[in-house]
Amino acid sequence: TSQPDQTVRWRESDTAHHLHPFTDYKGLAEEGGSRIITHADGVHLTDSEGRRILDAMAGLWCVNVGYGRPELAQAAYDQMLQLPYYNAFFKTATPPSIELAAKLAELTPKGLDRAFFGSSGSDANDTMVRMVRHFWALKGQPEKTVFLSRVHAYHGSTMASASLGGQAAMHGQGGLPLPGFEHVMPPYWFDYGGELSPATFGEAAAQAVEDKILSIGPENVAAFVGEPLQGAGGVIIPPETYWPRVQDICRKYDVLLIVDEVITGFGRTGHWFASEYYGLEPDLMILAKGITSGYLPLSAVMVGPRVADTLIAEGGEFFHGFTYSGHPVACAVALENLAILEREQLVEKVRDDTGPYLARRLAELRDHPIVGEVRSLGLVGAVELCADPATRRHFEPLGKAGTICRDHCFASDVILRAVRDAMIVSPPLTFERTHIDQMVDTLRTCIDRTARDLGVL
Ligand SMILES: Cc1ncc(COP(=O)(O)O)c(CNc2cccc(C(=O)O)c2)c1O
Repeated sequence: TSQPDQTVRWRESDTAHHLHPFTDYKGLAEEGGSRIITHADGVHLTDSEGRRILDAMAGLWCVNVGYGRPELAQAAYDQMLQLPYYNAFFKTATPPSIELAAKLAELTPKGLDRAFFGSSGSDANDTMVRMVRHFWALKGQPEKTVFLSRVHAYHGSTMASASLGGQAAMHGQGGLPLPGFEHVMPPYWFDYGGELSPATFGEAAAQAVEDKILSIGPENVAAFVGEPLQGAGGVIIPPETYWPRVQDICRKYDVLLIVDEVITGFGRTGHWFASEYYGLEPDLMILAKGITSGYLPLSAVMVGPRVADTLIAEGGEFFHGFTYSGHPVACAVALENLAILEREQLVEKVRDDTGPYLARRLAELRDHPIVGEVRSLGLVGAVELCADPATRRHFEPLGKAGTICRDHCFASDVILRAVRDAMIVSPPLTFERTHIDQMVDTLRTCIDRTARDLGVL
């Protein structure tokens, strides 16, 4: 149902009153304002002009079970009528938060048996920072406060989570990173690997972690924080040699391992959690996005025994938490969301069917004159555009090709993401092979158009 007049009114009001996240406000106004998304169903969005768009990004990497799930709306409605809100401060609790904490303990890798709830991945990472520093102080090592993470990492937009992140553009605004947050080379072979094989580069990237710990001083390093694969950094999938070495290095220097599974959690990679695939045994795990498929804001910090037992036995009161920690409606929706993932065996579908199919379809793009590399794991993937695949030389300025290609895709009713010149896909886990075909075929056509726009073809 096209609403052209309403669209104009919404656009004017949006420009006048709404400060968007991660947006160049003048640029958006000059481009005529926002596209108004009004409806969604399954794997498709509908905008206020009636255009139907294939959502190859699952919103922001989060709508794992797809849109239009009445059972999630029903779970929210029922809980709202029964108990719309209460908190877990002052010795109270609500059934949905208790049941979700137990369910997450069951689903996450062994040992991660206790959940601290928040509303976003950012606040979950802030919770983790305070909990970890409190832990080391309790262990009599208060100087062990520094966090080590990677360049190109994305861990959120609060002061601490943006400091954990390795995004230079973010650090340029607001005096970031805060002291106590250090960064190391990412396991990003395409840009950092040079002449090394991926396997050899993975070892070098892990060695960079050890070198950084030694230069900071192991007695000062509280934790190493990483996404199993770096999502918003460009779907940087590490060589297989990387994580086993990093995990050993953390153990060697008694540095806690924190795995941020905000994107990779809840089936995205064909495993419930990517930690299973990479053989990681984190001390804490960060969860958000797919926990509710984005239907309501919710995050969780899963805490393993080393930190939990000390926090409980010796910590006294932990002076941290949020009004909405354990929000009963968000937790009720999360419980039903997890039930859908299990009932429809969506994780197995990604592992055994659509994940391998996506990898096969993306591999066909490898021979394109401006494709330097394709990467994927489960239903998250990247196609690196570059001027010379043989040398991996980028187009100038970096990011222009990605923006051109993303705009071509959008004009062809497929919404995906460009990070620098990598074309990113992260669709709902309900994506069928026909949707993968439409997504990859459209991407190939748009890469052709991009090559022509850049004078290559
Ligand atoms: C690994 C990771 N950790 C933490 C966060 C922060 O979560 P919140 O946004 O809920 O505070 C994220 C979020 N990732 C994220 C958020 C917004 C946009 C994009 C993008 O790729 O355009 C990615 C993330 O990807």
